[in-house]
Amino acid sequence: MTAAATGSVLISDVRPYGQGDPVDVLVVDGTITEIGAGLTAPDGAERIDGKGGVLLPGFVDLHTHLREPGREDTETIRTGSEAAALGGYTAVFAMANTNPVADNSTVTDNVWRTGREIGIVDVHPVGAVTVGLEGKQLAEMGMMNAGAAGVRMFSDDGKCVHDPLLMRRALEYAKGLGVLIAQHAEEPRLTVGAVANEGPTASRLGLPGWPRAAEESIVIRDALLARDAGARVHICHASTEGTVELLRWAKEQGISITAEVTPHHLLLDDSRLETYDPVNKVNPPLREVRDTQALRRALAEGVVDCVATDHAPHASQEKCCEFAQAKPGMLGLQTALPIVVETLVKPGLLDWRGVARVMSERPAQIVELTDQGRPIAVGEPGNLAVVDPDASWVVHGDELASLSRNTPYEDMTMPAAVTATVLRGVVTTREGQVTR
Ligand SMILES: NC(=O)N[C@@H](CC(=O)O)C(=O)O
Ligand SMILES: [Zn+2]
Repeated sequence: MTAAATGSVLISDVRPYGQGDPVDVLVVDGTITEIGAGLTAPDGAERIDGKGGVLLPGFVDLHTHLREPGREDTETIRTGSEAAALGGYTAVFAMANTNPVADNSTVTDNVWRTGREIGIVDVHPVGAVTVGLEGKQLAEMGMMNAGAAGVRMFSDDGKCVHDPLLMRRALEYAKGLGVLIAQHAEEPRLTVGAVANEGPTASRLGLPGWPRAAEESIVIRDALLARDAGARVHICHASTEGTVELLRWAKEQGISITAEVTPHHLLLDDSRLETYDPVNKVNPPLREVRDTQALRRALAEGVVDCVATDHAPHASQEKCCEFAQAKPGMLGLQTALPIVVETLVKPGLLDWRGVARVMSERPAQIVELTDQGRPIAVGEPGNLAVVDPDASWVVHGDELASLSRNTPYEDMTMPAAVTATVLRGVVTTREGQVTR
């Protein structure tokens, strides 16, 4: 097991959570040791000039696809880590739909070790719930949890755990282990051939529709299964207004259910499909304006807990064919914070404390990480992101760190930029460049 690197850094002229007068924050050997005005850096410490920007806890992404092992032409643990760090992330959860599938501790421990050696973001492998993501037989969750990676989240994401009895068993098993099951909520018998939100846009464009009920029927089923098992369940990429209402109901009942929303489901709607550009194809599909609005409000209220990117790199040849044939998924790590600013901070739905909550604190709590998503305070780990709230920049896929180019935000102007990221006191990015 490689030990996690720590470092020392003086971050000057920053406003924690965007509040109060600018201060300096000193991190020594990975831990915040001082916060105040006019601090001096010890010998050998790195320095970051925050230029009056906002200081936030490093972000935690519960839903990243890194494509290693198996599709290293589209993303590797290294390039995905770089994209994450540039986006302000200090921890990511790498989904299990790799090749081979991360359904055993050999794969999950390898992902974890590789991430650790690269050392610019904590890469936590997500284990598969079922062997080969086939939905037939439970994977060895206990072995993956007991391995070096200490896998704490399990998901067949990309596919739904469809069999209700198997899902029930998975929740019971997970409860015993103290780990989390994250569900890609999609009733597959309702989405055969589906590529776009079922609604007026899909009808007009002649695209087969993906009904809301495909998501919502699994959300309510799994809420009830979690209730009966006394287990926790997490809903991946919530995308509909109805899902929000079901989550609200389930939480009111005291059911241990949490949910994430992606930046693209906060910002984009199915009017983007008019061009038939497959870059806009994603699972679940882009919905309608009423859904984006409901999801924004739900995130602000805490009914939806957190933002997760569902960063899903794909090769250009898999994204340039006909809409129906293209692979679903889009890049997300480097554009997440600006989209949260655009959809929630600018309209006044969230302040910077709220951003820290949905990007860092809640996701860390959901997976019970004790070293991430912590307050910016003396004695806490130095996992931090510095944000220039007034920056504006234009997205160009070929300038992103990802090996793939499938960003739906090409040529879009983004508000706010991550200007530096710090992992345990080690500066991992500054001014848009990876420093390690
Ligand atoms: N979201 C997507 O459209 N695609 C994801 C799988 C997933 O998150 O469901 C992928 O792995 O490409
Ligand atoms: Zn999914």
